[in-house]
Amino acid sequence: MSPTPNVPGRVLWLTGLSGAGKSTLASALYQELLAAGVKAELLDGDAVRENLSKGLGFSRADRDTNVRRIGFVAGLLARHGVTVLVSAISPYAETRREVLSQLPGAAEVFVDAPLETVTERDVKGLYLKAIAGEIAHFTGVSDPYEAPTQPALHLRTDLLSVEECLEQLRPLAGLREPVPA
Ligand SMILES: Nc1ncnc2c1ncn2[C@@H]1O[C@H](COP(=O)(O)OS(=O)(=O)O)[C@@H](OP(=O)(O)O)[C@H]1O
Ligand SMILES: Nc1ncnc2c1ncn2[C@@H]1O[C@H](COP(=O)(O)OP(=O)(O)O)[C@@H](O)[C@H]1O
Repeated sequence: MSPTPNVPGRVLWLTGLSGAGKSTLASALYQELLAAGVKAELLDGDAVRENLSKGLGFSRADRDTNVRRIGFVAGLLARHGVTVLVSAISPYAETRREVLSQLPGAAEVFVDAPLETVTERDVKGLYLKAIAGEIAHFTGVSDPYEAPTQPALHLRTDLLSVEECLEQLRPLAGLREPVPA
């Protein structure tokens, strides 16, 4: 059995509204980490909800359960030296604080774009439906999003390009420069 490495992996926890850019940035960074030969994993909200959190809804209790599950898995991976990228709305400040406090050295990244921007992007067509009242408890429209007050990184994705955001994310993930995929 191989021993647990002394150095735990980094955890970057990307939080923000749907459509803010969490998945875009996390998956680009993930590809760079893999190309650089870094052991990395991506825990993306959508994929987690299809598997680990299948059946959970969007009540506060279910979102908190989802976020705690992601935190638990992130902790297991990080303990074994894996760099973990989390991409989940994770809307409640207190729950993020609780989960991140159990992940040594985890960095909270606020992926931020105003509601007008994410509504315009409407990547999945969900804002239109939420505004029309067809989806209840939709974050930012009919459900709360509690923005981080002291994130390790605050990225305004309506003002910065994907590459500009990646420039700021790389050092947090332990990368010094862009890595061609
Ligand atoms: N009611 C409601 N509110 C917010 N989001 C909704 C909702 N219903 C479905 N979706 C879709 O689910 C994705 C969010 O899942 P998460 O696991 O990241 O959410 S949470 O952290 O548990 O709050 C989110 O994905 P992203 O767009 O990638 O953020 C949405 O596509
Ligand atoms: N600086 C940026 N960072 C991330 N995404 C951006 C940025 N600028 C524009 N976008 C676009 O915004 C959308 C974000 O969608 P997505 O990554 O699925 O958001 P989320 O995972 O937060 O729901 C994508 O279409 C992406 O191309």
